[in-house]
Amino acid sequence: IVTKRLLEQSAEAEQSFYQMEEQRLQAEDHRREAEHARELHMLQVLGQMFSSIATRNPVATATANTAMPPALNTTESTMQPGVPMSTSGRMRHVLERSFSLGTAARRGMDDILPLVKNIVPPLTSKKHKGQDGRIGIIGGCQEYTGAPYFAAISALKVGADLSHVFCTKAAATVIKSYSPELIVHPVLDSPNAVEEMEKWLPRLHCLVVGPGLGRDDKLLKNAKEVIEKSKARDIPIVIDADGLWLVAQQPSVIQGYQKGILTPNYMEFTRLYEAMHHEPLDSSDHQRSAMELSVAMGNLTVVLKGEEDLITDGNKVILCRQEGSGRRCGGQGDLLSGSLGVLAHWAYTSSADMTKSVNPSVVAAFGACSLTRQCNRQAFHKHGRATTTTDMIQEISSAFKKLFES
Ligand SMILES: NC(=O)C1=CN([C@@H]2O[C@H](COP(=O)(O)OP(=O)(O)OC[C@H]3O[C@@H](n4cnc5c(N)ncnc54)[C@H](O)[C@@H]3O)[C@@H](O)[C@H]2O)[C@@H](O)CC1
Ligand SMILES: Nc1ncnc2c1ncn2[C@@H]1O[C@H](COP(=O)(O)OP(=O)(O)OP(=O)(O)O)[C@@H](O)[C@H]1O
Repeated sequence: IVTKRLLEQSAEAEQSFYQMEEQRLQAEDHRREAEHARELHMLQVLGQMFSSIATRNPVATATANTAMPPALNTTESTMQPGVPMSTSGRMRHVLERSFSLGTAARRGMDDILPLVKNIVPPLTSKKHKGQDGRIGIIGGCQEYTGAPYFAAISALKVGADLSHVFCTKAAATVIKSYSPELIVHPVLDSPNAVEEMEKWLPRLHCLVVGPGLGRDDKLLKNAKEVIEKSKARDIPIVIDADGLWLVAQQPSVIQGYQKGILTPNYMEFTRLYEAMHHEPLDSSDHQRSAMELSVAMGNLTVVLKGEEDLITDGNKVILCRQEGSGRRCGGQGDLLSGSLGVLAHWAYTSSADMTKSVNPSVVAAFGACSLTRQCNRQAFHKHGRATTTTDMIQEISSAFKKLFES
């Protein structure tokens, strides 16, 4: 009886710890939003000062116009979420982003990139560990230990404060040995896996499901249940790799969840499309197919990776054509999904002013695609054909600065 009472007391103490922790996190989020708003105000004041100086100087005016982009066209579709449709007869918005060094690059600065810059949180001495993001990766099994590592370390290097990996017991020691910076939980195949993972959810800002998850039914079932619990907490959920295999089998796991982001490569996309539409994919029009998939999934954001990355929430399509290289090695998609986890958290905790009311998932996805491709480009410049994902991860710092902090 004494042991039982002790156990009950410890469960109550744990419960109240999580409640307090959650309240504290919410307060932090509010503080950060207010900080962002103050910064925006200062920037606006500076902008006004700059343009009043510029009006008196025509040369400066021209510069100011290229530096201060016009608002994006965010025309909304009249389609209802969750209703499959044909895109014919519907106005499609295609915003193109080109980073080649010609005049097109300047034009590209007018669209999503400034919004990505806006969501990057300032580094100040007022913050404590955890405020810039605690990201959870669900994946890592006997066969695949690299993928969850790549995703988790990328999240840290992009700027998350803490990166957790929830993997199988066999994968855990291996992943820990790659990096002391990751927090690794060997729980994904444990008998009480869902409870083990659920207790961490109040501390996580975003979940990335799939890198190195494998296709074992038990692991997929556990991942599915954690996705359900995370939806109830309203956190962004990025689904990649084998997580997309799960979605193709059971779309309802994420269908209609507005903070869900799918990041398929072409094969994964084909599987998802055919599962949703019960007909072969028409490979002649990727933009249309991606929009159709997004709408069928309830206007989730879909990132179709390839020669150009295609990002859509079913309302419009944005292309990321950041120059990469011809080198394709395993793990590049994991860099993307880990980075996207952090950026999605930042985008969803930024005010609507910061994202100019553009879908935060789309802003985050554009940031992650641009960053991955820029890392690929820089790594290829140094290592050529020998470029690996590890080389790309080493470029995250300078690629991030170049794209989002200059
Ligand atoms: N080091 C690691 O641990 C790595 C593990 N990975 C994991 O491996 C698991 C399986 O991932 P896969 O990507 O192999 O998935 P699949 O087993 O579905 O294989 C997809 C296949 O499609 C091919 N493909 C990709 N893009 C294509 C295109 N545009 N046209 C034609 N074929 C195309 C690929 O070569 C691959 O053979 C996932 O859990 C993933 O996370 C990968 O992330 C790679 C790195
Ligand atoms: N042909 C291409 N040209 C330039 N960049 C590309 C090309 N194909 C893919 N990429 C870029 O590589 C990154 C990863 O895409 P990829 O298709 O390799 O994902 P993946 O197959 O899911 O990766 P992983 O090996 O991690 O599972 C994306 O940022 C994408 O933009």
